[in-house]
Amino acid sequence: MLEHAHRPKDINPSTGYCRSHELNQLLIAALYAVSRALSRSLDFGETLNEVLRVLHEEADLGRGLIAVVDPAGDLVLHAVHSPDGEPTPEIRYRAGEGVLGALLESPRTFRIAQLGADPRFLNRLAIYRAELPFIAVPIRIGTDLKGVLAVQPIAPDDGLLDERAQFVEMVANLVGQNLRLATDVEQEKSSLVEERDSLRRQVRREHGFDSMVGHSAEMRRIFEQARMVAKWNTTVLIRGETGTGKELIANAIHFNSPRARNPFVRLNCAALPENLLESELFGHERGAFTGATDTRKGRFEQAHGGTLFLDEIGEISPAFQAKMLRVLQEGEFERVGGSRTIKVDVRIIAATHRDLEAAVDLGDFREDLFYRLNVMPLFLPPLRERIMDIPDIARYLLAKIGAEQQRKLTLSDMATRRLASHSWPGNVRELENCLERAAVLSADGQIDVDLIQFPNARGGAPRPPAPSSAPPAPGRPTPAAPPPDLDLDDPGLSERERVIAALEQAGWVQAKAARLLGMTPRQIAYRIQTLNIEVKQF
Ligand SMILES: Nc1ncnc2c1ncn2[C@@H]1O[C@H](COP(=O)(O)OP(=O)(O)OP(=O)(O)O)[C@@H](O)[C@H]1O
Repeated sequence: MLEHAHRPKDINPSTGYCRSHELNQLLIAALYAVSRALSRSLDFGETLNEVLRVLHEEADLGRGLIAVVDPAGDLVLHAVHSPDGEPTPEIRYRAGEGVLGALLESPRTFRIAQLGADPRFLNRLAIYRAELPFIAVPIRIGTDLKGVLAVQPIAPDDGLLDERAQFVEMVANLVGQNLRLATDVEQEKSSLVEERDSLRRQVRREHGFDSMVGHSAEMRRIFEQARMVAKWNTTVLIRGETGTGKELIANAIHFNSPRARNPFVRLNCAALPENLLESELFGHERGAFTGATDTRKGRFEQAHGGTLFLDEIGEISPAFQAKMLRVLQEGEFERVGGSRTIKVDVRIIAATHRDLEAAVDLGDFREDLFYRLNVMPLFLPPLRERIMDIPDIARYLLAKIGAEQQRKLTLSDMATRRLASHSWPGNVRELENCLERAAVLSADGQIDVDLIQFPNARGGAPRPPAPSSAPPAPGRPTPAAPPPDLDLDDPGLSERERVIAALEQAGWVQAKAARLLGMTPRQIAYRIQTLNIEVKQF
């Protein structure tokens, strides 16, 4: 950095060394300290203060500031250092205003041998000493001016101002690189925030009330009640036949509640045998049972701060009802195999297609648990009781199916009339399946009455269009044999199809079919009853 012809006065008489060489040694050590300060902290403001402090302690640059160009194009103070340790005042320098304003106007290094003698010196910051030199250098990212680093040496000009200025330029380059990193991180953060917000909006659109169609008085009343209850932590019990939209409304309540940013966790209580249900809900400790190789959080813990949707709550056994009552009352439980009591903050939404009052009368369902759950009941009417909603829901579902198939699907008036005359034992889910089948069978996207079929609910592949086939009598199950090798886990199967397929595979022995489905015999018996399945007798 320094290649000077040494005059006698450049020699330090006490050490015998060249003074610029000595300064150089000092500044290299200072540069090292600055680079360490810059790599230490992630907080940009904190880092800048640290850099100024290091410049004071290691490079004898006792006073200084770092200002950054703001969106308006002014220089705004970000860090100030002086031996008096004053806080950073709120000062901005406009182009042409004082020494810094001059640099903003024409970015270059300023070396001033005596600050007080410079006519541009305004002393607005009131930390500098007029008799000392002053150095101000641009901080750039690429060729763009991003800020200024200005410092004042602690001693009057000793003829080595150029060397010091060169050093300050190096420090400004390092600060510029850090500023670039900090800006990148900020941009990354804000684009992540933007992405998160747009995902939230999408989730609300998909899971909020917008995804539920219905203008009938019954549905309008339900939406109104759901919107009102969404605001509070009140336990909601959603009642209704299978496929009426119980899960959809539970989703909408959660995503319109103050808990929307926290998890929505669902568990179908009928889908698991009791021992699995317990560990699924409450979690388990390592070694709690064979196969429990790790500690696992249950759904209650996963839903902490959010909502737990307990579907088919009417299917749990009396023993399990007692366990459920405790967690609903106290908000606490132990993991399976654990002794530590865990407390959670979870809002409960439960759903059932069962007549729980009758189950309470029969002694199948605990009355105290029923009252715990039934704080805010919502009754979803079956589709056949809100026929006026069918055209709207059908159009909505067709648009959804059309988006998946990437084509426009239309429904003829005759087809709509046929939909309105069906009894829909499987409710909206059945309507959805019916429309999907029709869409698959439609070559040109137009769905006419011949494509609206109600294949017997015994599952199996849809038949090709049969224009002459008359609709079955409303609500009456129609027998037919599904292929015995049907995959019970096939997500395309309706619940009714799945139960029938299992019964078929089990030779219509209900206990066996229940095992295939992971249900209790009691659960499958309820399913057979509520899904209106005609039991084959052999
Ligand atoms: N009002 C509605 N508007 C649009 N789609 C609906 C409506 N109601 C239900 N659906 C759709 O119908 C299907 C079944 O709804 P959902 O799963 O919420 O019913 P469910 O009552 O929870 O059924 P189950 O008791 O069998 O679990 C879903 O695909 C859902 O999106």
